[in-house]
Amino acid sequence: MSTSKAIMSSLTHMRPLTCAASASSSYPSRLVPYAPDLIKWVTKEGGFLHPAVKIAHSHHSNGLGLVTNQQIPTGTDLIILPHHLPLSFRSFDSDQSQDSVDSVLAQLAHRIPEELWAMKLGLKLLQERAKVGSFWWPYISNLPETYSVPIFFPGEDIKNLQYAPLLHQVNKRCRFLLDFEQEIKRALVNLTPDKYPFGDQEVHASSLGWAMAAVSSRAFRLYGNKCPDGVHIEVPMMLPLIDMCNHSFSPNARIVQERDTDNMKMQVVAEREIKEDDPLLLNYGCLSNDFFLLDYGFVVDSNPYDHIELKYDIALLDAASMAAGVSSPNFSAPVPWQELILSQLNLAGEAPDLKVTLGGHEIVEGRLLAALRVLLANNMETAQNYDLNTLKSLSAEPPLGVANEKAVFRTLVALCVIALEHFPTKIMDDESLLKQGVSGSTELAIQFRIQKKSVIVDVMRSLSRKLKLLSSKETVTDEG
Ligand SMILES: C[S@@+](CC[C@H](N)C(=O)[O-])C[C@H]1O[C@@H](n2cnc3c(N)ncnc32)[C@H](O)[C@@H]1O
Repeated sequence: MSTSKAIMSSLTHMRPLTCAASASSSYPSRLVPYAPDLIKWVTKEGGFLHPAVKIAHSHHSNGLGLVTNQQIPTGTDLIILPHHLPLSFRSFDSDQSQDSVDSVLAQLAHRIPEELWAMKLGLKLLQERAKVGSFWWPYISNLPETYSVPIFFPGEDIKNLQYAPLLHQVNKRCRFLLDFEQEIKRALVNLTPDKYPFGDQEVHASSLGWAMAAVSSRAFRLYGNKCPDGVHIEVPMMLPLIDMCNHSFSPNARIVQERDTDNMKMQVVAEREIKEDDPLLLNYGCLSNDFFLLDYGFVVDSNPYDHIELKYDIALLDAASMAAGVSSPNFSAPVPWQELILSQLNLAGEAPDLKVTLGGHEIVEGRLLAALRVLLANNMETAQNYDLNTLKSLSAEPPLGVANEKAVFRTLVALCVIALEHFPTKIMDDESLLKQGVSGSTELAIQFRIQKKSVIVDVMRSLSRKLKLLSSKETVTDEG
């Protein structure tokens, strides 16, 4: 059984930390039907929501969002949260926690790798979810019951992603959740009930996955209270109501933190004028689609920060240069001065980093560009006279001459063709599958791979334009 299948089956088999959930009409798929009124709770606790802003179904996402029913000027306060409303893991971060239940959670949290930080806060969320009379219940009960992140995809849809680096991450997370379930069981087996951190409930990979997804898709990394040395450390926090804002790369609102007091409050202010019926949108970060899908369960079309990952691999470069008709490069046998530059680029040597990227703002990762320029150069003098930054920059004039630059771009275009051919389907096939109608997870997987292929197509277009420009420059020079 695949790891994701195991999580799915334990999800359908048993939802120990769930109140039997069925969708209410106004808050579909939230943790409980007819959950307490979130806005009333926040305002009762001393928070503020601009009177024109309401929670509503969002056209931006499948779920809910915040929408204003009147025009709001730039700089207006939209939401204010007093310091005690955010849910964070701060109290367990130090080993000084006196409470034995908290110290059990802190010990469990220490076993979570840093990159899965969402699971740490997830433990606290699960604890509060299981606690009868939790202060945060009005917030937690309004959280979505399910998440569209790929750890919950059926195995077939994980394969449907067609992109090895993401498959690797999803499998890693699934494996972690299954292992962590066992680790928690072992850690709790000899505890007396009063020390058990999740009430009388068992924790399974599915509930751990729910908590990790709830946190990764809703928490913001913000400054925590001041440490004794006066420095604020970054702390992931769940911000009730603020986390109802959906994402945009051109947001109309932003989070502001009052940093200089101990009772720090969180605020959302209008970044620009917001029109009637507009959703309130925050920027979740300049992330690739890998992170949007893994952490938030959605994919951004034409995401300017998306890229594809390739391995810097001699055989691949040989195949690309051959396909491009670029003659006799030194890929497999770089001469010493080329080897030296490759080591400086950390593409050769003792512990090289062979992951390189195409797409995003750089178009071609500087290290790959510099390596190709150097490996395709036949003039050691010129190549050695340039600093690494110039060799890595696509905006610079061709540092090693027009002929070298054209050979580099042709090789890169061929590399893109090879990368595209690695996908089992073409964009056209994917689009017609989407038109036929597929399940939600299949749709997300297909959207994701369409975007990855589009990144490659965009890189090819951009390099082809540059090639044309170089050829026209060459003609002008020849004629001159
Ligand atoms: C912080 S919550 C925002 C509130 C959420 N829509 C809800 O119903 O509770 C983040 C989640 O909203 C959805 N979301 C936010 N921005 C989105 C966007 N631009 N496109 C699609 N889904 C989005 C995703 O499901 C994401 O995991």
